[in-house]
Amino acid sequence: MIETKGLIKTIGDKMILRGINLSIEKGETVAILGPNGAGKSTVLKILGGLVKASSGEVKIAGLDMKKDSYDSKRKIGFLAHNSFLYDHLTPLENLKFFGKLYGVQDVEERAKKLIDEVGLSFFMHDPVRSFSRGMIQRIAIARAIIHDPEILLFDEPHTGLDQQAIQLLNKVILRMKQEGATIIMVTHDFGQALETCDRFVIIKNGKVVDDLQNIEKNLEAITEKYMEQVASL
Ligand SMILES: Nc1ncnc2c1ncn2[C@@H]1O[C@H](COP(=O)(O)OP(=O)(O)OP(=O)(O)O)[C@@H](O)[C@H]1O
Repeated sequence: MIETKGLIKTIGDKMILRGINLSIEKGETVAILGPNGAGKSTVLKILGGLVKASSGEVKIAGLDMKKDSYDSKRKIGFLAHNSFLYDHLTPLENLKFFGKLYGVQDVEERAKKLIDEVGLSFFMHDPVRSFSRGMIQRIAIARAIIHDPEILLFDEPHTGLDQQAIQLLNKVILRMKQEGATIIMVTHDFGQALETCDRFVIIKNGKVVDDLQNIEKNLEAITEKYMEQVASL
């Protein structure tokens, strides 16, 4: 479903990614972990088409990200640090706007269903600018999945959420996982990664240094190995 070969990213004379090779199958749920500045968000942004790699290949569902940028981006839902929401619009207006961009059918009905799923029905008609950070994050989650994407890219999705919202987000992620979505999540939260992901990719200094699969079956060994990794970071 997602394939990268030799991804390199340089900015100025700084080498941020040093040859990232990843192969992710349809339906996999992958957490990308690693220390600050390792290059995790940069990998995600390249997969989402927000940033261009300096060299290397990205294939999304067999499509070349460089040549078929529009079609590959439509398959993706991206939850970034920036919510991409319009401040002066309400959650309903925002979701309808993004839904229409993606050609979503019955957009109003879908938008209302998602607003309900993220627990903000009561605030559906209030402008987003009056919202707390956690509320904005909830609507940003709904925005990221308005077009029912096959691939979800989440950059630290749990940051800024209260316990209730974290549970709600995990429920959304697990629902999408059950429906067959492929999910990649950059996170610093090992516990939250365990709740939703089956595979952990560890990135350090612009390189994949470990790729831990079948988390559930090998939980003890992987937790121990992860702790060793963290200790050495
Ligand atoms: N636009 C940019 N210009 C210059 N340097 C950048 C830019 N974007 C990222 N970097 C640098 O690239 C490195 C990797 O950044 P990235 O955000 O991918 O790391 P990360 O692993 O997601 O870190 P964190 O866990 O702190 O979010 C960092 O040293 C960062 O300062």
